[in-house]
Amino acid sequence: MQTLKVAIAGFGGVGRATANLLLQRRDHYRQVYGVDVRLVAVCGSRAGLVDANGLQAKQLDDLQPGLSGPDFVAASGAEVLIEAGPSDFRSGGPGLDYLCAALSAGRDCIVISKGALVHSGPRLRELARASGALLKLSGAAAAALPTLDLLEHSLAGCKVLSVEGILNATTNYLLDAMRTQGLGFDAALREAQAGGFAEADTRNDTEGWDTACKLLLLANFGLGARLTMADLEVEGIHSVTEQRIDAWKSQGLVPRLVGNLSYVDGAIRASVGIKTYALSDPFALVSGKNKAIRINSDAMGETLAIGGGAEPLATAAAALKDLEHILQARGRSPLLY
Ligand SMILES: NC(=O)c1ccc[n+]([C@@H]2O[C@H](COP(=O)([O-])OP(=O)(O)OC[C@H]3O[C@@H](n4cnc5c(N)ncnc54)[C@H](O)[C@@H]3O)[C@@H](O)[C@H]2O)c1
Ligand SMILES: N[C@@H](CCO)C(=O)O
Repeated sequence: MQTLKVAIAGFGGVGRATANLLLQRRDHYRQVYGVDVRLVAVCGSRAGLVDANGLQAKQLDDLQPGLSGPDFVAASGAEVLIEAGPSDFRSGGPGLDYLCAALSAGRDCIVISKGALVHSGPRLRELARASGALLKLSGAAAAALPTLDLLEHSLAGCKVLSVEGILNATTNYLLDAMRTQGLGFDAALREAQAGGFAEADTRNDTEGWDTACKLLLLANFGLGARLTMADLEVEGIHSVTEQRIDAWKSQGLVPRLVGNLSYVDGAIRASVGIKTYALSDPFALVSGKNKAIRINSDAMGETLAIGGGAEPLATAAAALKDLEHILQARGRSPLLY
């Protein structure tokens, strides 16, 4: 049976969930694709594990010091890298070095962190094009909510006219908890942290940066734009007080933090800000940590998706959806269907 060797760099909540889900799905990959998918390496910032025959779940709690970094991944022989380190869009984060090394060497990459993609997207795309590697980023582009898949596959051939998205679980959770449970901002934020979906630096959520990063990825990777973060107008949710929530409630309005893409004179404009919706609007129904996207296109009209799942499993599943798309793009058609 053909083998496919996978490495995971970044071994926090999402990296571990992805490793465990991949190991649970090994029989599925064998039966559906006829491929023995092996997890051959994992690493955090200073420690890791490697085994060319495939790591087992019980080994994953015992990382060994020193086994980390892009060279470690290369030495493991992995053909696919899953990158799940911290997101830092200002510097590209540690993911940038891992991705540059892997893509230059022709390794297919599944990216879950947003930093490197936002900071150096065109460079990473060029490295992938030059080496023939595939670059997939569902986990970075709102994860359990399908976004790029809709643009790339479901709406292929249509001209997208606008995109509107609730793309950040944490801010949606906060606004919803403040409105429906009367919870204070800080208490709701603590719940989002406990749920494992808030960023390590929660200002990236509450100031709108995480929404902005995802919006930029949709524009650049889904619609062929070349935006940088400086092109986006970004507003967070710190200005939302109990009084504003009450005023909106009395008017039958529901606040959401929303990213918007539209075309002005043929150029894409992107912004992030608070919008209010009438109770009858589907965006008003996107509760808790759920997310949503509404795409308006010339030929298919309005397309709407709403979703989310328990984290970090849902993000792990989005990354492994990319893995199946890589298997298919590499000629492994599903055997069962
Ligand atoms: N948690 C979610 O719901 C969610 C959803 C979608 C995307 N993401 C993204 O996934 C990524 C991981 O999220 P998380 O919740 O697991 O965060 P986390 O902080 O738990 O994990 C990040 C891990 O990366 C490791 N790391 C730091 N520097 C490294 C280096 N140089 N080499 C290898 N590893 C390094 C850290 O030690 C840490 O264990 C983030 O970029 C986040 O934005 C998270
Ligand atoms: N912190 C993000 C998860 C990572 O994208 C969110 O709340 O949606």
